[in-house]
This record gives sequence, structure tokens and C-alpha cells, in this order.
Amino acid sequence: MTFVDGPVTVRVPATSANLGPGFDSLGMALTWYDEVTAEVTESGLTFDIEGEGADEVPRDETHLLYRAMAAAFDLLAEHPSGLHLTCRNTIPHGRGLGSSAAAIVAGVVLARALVDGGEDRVDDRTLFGLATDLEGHPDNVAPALFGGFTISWVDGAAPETLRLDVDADVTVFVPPEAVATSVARGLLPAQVPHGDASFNAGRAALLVAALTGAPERLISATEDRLHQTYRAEAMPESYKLLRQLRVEGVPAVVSGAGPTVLAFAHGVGDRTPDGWVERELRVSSQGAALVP
Ligand SMILES: Nc1ncnc2c1ncn2[C@@H]1O[C@H](COP(=O)(O)OP(=O)(O)O)[C@@H](O)[C@H]1O
Ligand SMILES: N[C@@H](CCOP(=O)(O)O)C(=O)O
Repeated sequence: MTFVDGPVTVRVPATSANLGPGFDSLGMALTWYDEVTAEVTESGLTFDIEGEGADEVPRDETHLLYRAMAAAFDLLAEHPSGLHLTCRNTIPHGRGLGSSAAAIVAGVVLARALVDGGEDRVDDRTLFGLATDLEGHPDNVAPALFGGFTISWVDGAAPETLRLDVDADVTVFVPPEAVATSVARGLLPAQVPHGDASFNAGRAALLVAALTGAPERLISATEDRLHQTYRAEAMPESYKLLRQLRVEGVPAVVSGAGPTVLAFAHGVGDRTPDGWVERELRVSSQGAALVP
């Protein structure tokens, strides 16, 4: 028998990438989770999907979770006769809270857990590389897999990450309409002024210090010149809320590629625009974890 008996369940956190100046590098796991169960069956591919995206995502081999599982099974050189996948989705899609990274990380972790002795054959670093290839950038994948606050970079072809434990109060303001990450990436220029690159390098370094012991620096440390303004046209309400919070002295950023706005504070929910949803969260020290 190549596969374990019975179902395997994984819980994966939402993530916020960039955090202002750390484009495609910084990210953090949040206390907001999707849960997915996978079981090997005799044949076919079947789904039970509830919650976010249940009416939109496909129920076939093109489902993102399945595509990630298939890539991991290829790596393990094991292929199940069939699969049943149960998805309990709570992370909203296309809002800048890492739903695609959560699905990909859930898929690669589940595939490894379903194979007998999978953990001895594929280590976490390899899973991180595979998941990053599928997502296209490491900044959501790293905290989704490892939890906490992560600084990620790409060394040659291989992504690397450094994980730090941080504790922070976070409020996310989630608008009703999605903006696909691919669309938001398409708004970025191919080149940026040297002064803006230098500005962000200083702020990103300061943000690491601010999150690990100098919270009074968060307002300066969350400034950005590399992505947020370029994307404002696709999310004008988010940009307006971002400016309003920052003028009031609340350290706020666009979460990931947007349109969610993230503030490093609790007790700011009275700024929530009509029709939006706000949630007070913390940093999740735990990344993807199998549920016993
Ligand atoms: N749990 C999921 N199951 C299936 N597909 C998903 C899931 N989560 C995300 N996706 C796919 O990823 C898309 C959203 O990814 P993206 O635009 O990167 O936004 P974000 O990752 O910020 O939520 C969805 O429209 C859907 O196609
Ligand atoms: N660095 C990426 C982050 C995308 O995060 P998501 O949660 O919006 O998928 C970018 O800014 O494009």
C-alpha cells in the first residue's frame, strides 16, 4: 500500500504579503484559516466545497488545490487511483489575503501526507520550492507553510525564507469586490526610479526592526513607493481608506496585491466603509498543520 488509510486534513492560514515596502518578499500568517480534507478513493475526482468561492471554483482537474496535489504527486512519483476533496473555505478569494497560496500549500502538504513515508521523501524546503513555482512568488507561500513573519528571497532559481516570530494586532478591511492578483501585477511598471528602490529598501529594513521590537516606527516602516500607488486605479476605495488611516497615524498598507487594507492596530473598525467587512486578527505563529 503506497497511500495511508483514511482521510487527511490540513488547516492553512490566510496571509498578507508585501506589508507595504516588502514587495514579493515580506509576508505574515494571519489567524484566519481554510481547512481541507483529502482521501484516496478507487477512482475519479470528487469535491465537497463550502464557503468562499464555492459557486465559482471548478470541480475538476483544473481546481487549484488539485493542480498543486498533482504536482506534488509527480514529485513523489506516486499517483492515487482517485481522490475525494472536502474544502471548507473561509479566506475570501481575490482580496489580497493569500487564498491562492493557501490552496496551493494545502495541496502540496496533503499530497505528501497521503503518501506513506512522504515526509521522509520530500522535506519542507522542497515543498516550499514547489509551492512557490506554482504561485509565482514566495511571499504568501512562506508564511502559509511556516507561519509567523517571513522574509523571502530567490537565490538563483530556488526560493529561500527566514521565519521570525512576531506578535502584532492586525485589522483587515475587506471590500466586497475582488481584484485578481494577475490584474494588479499587470499595473506595475517594468522599471522604477532608483530613488524609489532606495526608499523601499530602507523602509523594508526598518519594518523588520519595527515588527520585532520597535512598534513606534511602524508608521514610517510601512511606507511604499513600489506598488501601492501604481495599483490605486484598480482599487480607488482601498487607496482612499489607506490614506485616511495613515493621515490619522494608523500604520496601514494594502494587503498583498489588494484590495484589502491591513492596519497594524485593533479598535479601528469604525473606519470600515459601507459594504466592507472588517476583522480583528493576530499573527498566526502556526503555518499549514495537519489536523489530528
Ligand atoms: N480554496 C480555493 N480553491 C480553489 N481555487 C482557489 C482557492 N483559493 C483561491 N483559488 C483561485 O485563486 C484565485 C484567487 O487568487 P488571487 O487572484 O491570487 O487572489 P488571492 O490569492 O489574493 O486571494 C481564485 O479566483 C481562484 O481561482
Ligand atoms: N507580492 C504579491 C503578493 C500577492 O498577494 P495576494 O494575496 O494578493 O495574492 C503582489 O503584490 O503581487
